[in-house]
Amino acid sequence: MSGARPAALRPSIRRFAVAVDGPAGSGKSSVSRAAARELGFDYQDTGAAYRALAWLAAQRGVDVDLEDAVIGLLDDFDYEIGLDPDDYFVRVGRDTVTEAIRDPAVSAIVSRVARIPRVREHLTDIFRGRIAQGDRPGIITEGRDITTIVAPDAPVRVLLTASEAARQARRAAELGGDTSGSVGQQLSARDAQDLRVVDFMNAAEGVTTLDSTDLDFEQTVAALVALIRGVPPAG
Ligand SMILES: Nc1ncnc2c1ncn2[C@@H]1O[C@H](COP(=O)(O)OP(=O)(O)O)[C@@H](O)[C@H]1O
Ligand SMILES: Nc1ccn([C@@H]2O[C@H](COP(=O)(O)OP(=O)(O)O)[C@@H](O)[C@H]2O)c(=O)n1
Repeated sequence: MSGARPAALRPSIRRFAVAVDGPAGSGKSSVSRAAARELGFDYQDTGAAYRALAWLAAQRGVDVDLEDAVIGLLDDFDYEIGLDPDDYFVRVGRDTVTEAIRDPAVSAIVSRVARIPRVREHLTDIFRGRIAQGDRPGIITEGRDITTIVAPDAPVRVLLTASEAARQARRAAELGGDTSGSVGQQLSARDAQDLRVVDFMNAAEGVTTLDSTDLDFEQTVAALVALIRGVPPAG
């Protein structure tokens, strides 16, 4: 017999998955996105989903400390994210919230949304779906629990770190050179809250630590790309 087999009978080919975790300001988003661009991979920002849900809670006037009320938002949480590293956007329903979810008001409440187990399960299912399906040969997914919970089987798992001083300085520069110290304080407070839920400061077994404290941006991207290229695709 010849000819292509129907899609349903074809063995599923799983694309190459890369998992990146780390604290706020370590460079997860920018470094993962640049590495994905270089490799022709998709790039998945998972923090955006937690931020988008926090944004929706604020929009609807939902108190994020009321777990059931936040869980109630999941039923019609129509979340969309661009995985193309050159076409990044975040949408909730008809609203494009790419910028709005970076607002300090969202950063201030996102950890309270992210600590709810049912929320984490729901979003984890979405993340896994995106990892499994797509036209590009691989996908880099970054967040806090990707190496441990979302994609513990990924062939490349990296913990991206940088000293607290370096992370605060980078984030402050990104936000227009704020030198008051408040950006740093907010970053540390959010990390402390997030660490109650998942450990992203210590590499789990089999996870490679990439410390970017003394590397510039290009060197960090090159180091991540080298780690990924060092592992041949399965099959
Ligand atoms: N190795 C590095 N050296 C210098 N600046 C960096 C480095 N990695 C990231 N940055 C910059 O630090 C800022 C914060 O990075 P970001 O990717 O938003 O971190 P995260 O996603 O971990 O919060 C960005 O402006 C980014 O360009
Ligand atoms: N995998 C993830 C990703 C983000 N988050 C939550 O989402 C928030 C925003 O994540 P982010 O990656 O956008 O934060 P930054 O490190 O970019 O500032 C974090 O502070 C966590 O509360 C999470 O709980 N698990």
